[in-house]
Amino acid sequence: MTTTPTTPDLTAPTPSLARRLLRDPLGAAALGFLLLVVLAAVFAPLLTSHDPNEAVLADVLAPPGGEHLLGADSSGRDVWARLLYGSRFSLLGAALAVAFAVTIGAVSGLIAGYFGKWFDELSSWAASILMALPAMVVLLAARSVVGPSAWWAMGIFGVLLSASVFRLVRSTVQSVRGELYVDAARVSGLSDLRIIFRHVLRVVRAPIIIQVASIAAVAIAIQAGLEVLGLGDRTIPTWGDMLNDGFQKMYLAPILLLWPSLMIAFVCLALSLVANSLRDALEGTAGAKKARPTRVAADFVPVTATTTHGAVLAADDPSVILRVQQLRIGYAGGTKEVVHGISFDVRAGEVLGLIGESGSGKTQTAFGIMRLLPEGGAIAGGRVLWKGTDLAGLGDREMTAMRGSKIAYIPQEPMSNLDPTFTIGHQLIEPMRLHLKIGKKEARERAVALLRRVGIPDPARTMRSYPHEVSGGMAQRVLIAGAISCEPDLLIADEPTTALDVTVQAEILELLRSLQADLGMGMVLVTHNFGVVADLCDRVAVMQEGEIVESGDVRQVFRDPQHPYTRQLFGAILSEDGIRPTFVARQGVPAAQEARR
Ligand SMILES: Nc1ncnc2c1ncn2[C@@H]1O[C@H](COP(=O)(O)OP(=O)(O)OP(=O)(O)O)[C@@H](O)[C@H]1O
Repeated sequence: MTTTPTTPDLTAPTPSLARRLLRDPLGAAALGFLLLVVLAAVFAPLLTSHDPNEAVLADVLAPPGGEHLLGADSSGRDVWARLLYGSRFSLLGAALAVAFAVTIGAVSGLIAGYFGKWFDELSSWAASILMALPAMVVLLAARSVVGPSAWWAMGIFGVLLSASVFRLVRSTVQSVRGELYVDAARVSGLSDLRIIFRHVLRVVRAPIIIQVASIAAVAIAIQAGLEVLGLGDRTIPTWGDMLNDGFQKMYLAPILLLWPSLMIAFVCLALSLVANSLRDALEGTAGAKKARPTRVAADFVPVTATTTHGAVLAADDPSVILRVQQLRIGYAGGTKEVVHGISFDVRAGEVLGLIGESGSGKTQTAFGIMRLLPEGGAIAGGRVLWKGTDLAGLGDREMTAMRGSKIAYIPQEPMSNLDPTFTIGHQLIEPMRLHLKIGKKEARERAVALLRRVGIPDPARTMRSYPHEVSGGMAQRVLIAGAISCEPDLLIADEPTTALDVTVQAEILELLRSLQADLGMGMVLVTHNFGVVADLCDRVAVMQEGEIVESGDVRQVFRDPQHPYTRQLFGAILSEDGIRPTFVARQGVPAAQEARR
């Protein structure tokens, strides 16, 4: 099965966030209304000449019209003035509750979701307690301690609501933390802080926006509820206090209930509508449609070879850049071992093929080298030496700097390893600026040149594209460009063609081969296809069930495979119809390797 590359029209410019927001008529109307309310609150003194607290006995319960636009309340205070000044407190009170809830909830949720461990347990426990507390009872208890201060009430309410923000953010971050593009960002050497700000925050912002709107609406309602119960601060005009007055004079002047009720209802509704359309507008940026290539079996791809053939390494060879010694990788506290003491070397400019069937431990080995094992995984024994330095001895910061700049990685699935919320240009530029300490302009020029080098026909356009706007083959080219962007000494390519269709596989392998030859990088090529090993590799290590069962010079292993499993892998290629006639004809010597000699 093959994948049809998608070629959407990229010429149409992406509209700005404000434009997308205004495209939704309901959202635009709601935003306009909220802006009017805010402006009315700010410019209240210009919109009325009445003091909202001035009581005029002669005007008690005066009907709308005349001197009082909306009438006067039971104390003879101007309703229009109280409505205007009341919006100040209602909005500021809601903002205070939102600020507390979001600051505490989002920050702790981010840390707990991303880093987990003891902080996650502690904060989840605290959030459960906060959620179990009845908000109204807590507010009443707080009032008896701090008095009828509405500001205190809103602050405390914000703290109580922070638990729901915490839970939302924590679960969203946990789900995005496992995404391949977050792993890819880690592999490219970005620090956790940068990943959180650049990749994770963009995903959690939409749910946070919706949550902010509902917190603000609930805060306005709770605040009004406290005032209606007569538990608020009577010295400041509020919509709740107006409601309280309205309830008391419900039979004499029911219209007094109307104005604050309408304001509360419309503001809450507008908040929700604006949040919805803002969320939709932001999601639009993310490019919701992700075109994933179909996963197909890797196949033999005949390409012409140019790499020089490597010899078997001596134990103290100074040209060795990576030495893996007796590496063991385990899960579940070491009870499940998936790599059982493997050893191999990679020399500068050499291509090592790591071959084996699915589940033999190839990817775990690659992750172990980069110290990026999934949660629960750990190096249970052995050493990974980089130019003589044990990588286990490096601090997190040094290891982060190492990834991307010295050791780069190309993943199996290109689409999942690109962040759908950023343009391709952005994702290429960022690691270069970080590792090469160059300016944006220079990084952009380098990125365009790199895209051209990896065979992208219109680099400028691709720079502006989002991942869903390019085909699987192009996405893999982009990742290759990113991997070589900081001129690494070693490139680990983990089945880089598995997710691509056969014709694209050939092009990508050809590209990798020519890049490796041009840049003189060492390369570990993870594959389950001996044809690929024959075409690209100088040496090969055959993995079975977490062990290397045979390794050596590719020609030697092809001519005279020693282990039954290696012969079995050969058998798998040779039995494939129409594949590799030249390979068969030369008594098991790969055609490409022959061509090199
Ligand atoms: N997160 C994990 N927890 C526990 N075991 C795991 C985990 N990830 C992988 N493994 C186990 O490690 C072993 C090796 O997996 P690995 O992904 O390295 O295989 P592979 O040779 O790369 O296969 P493939 O070609 O399918 O990617 C498998 O048995 C797998 O079940």
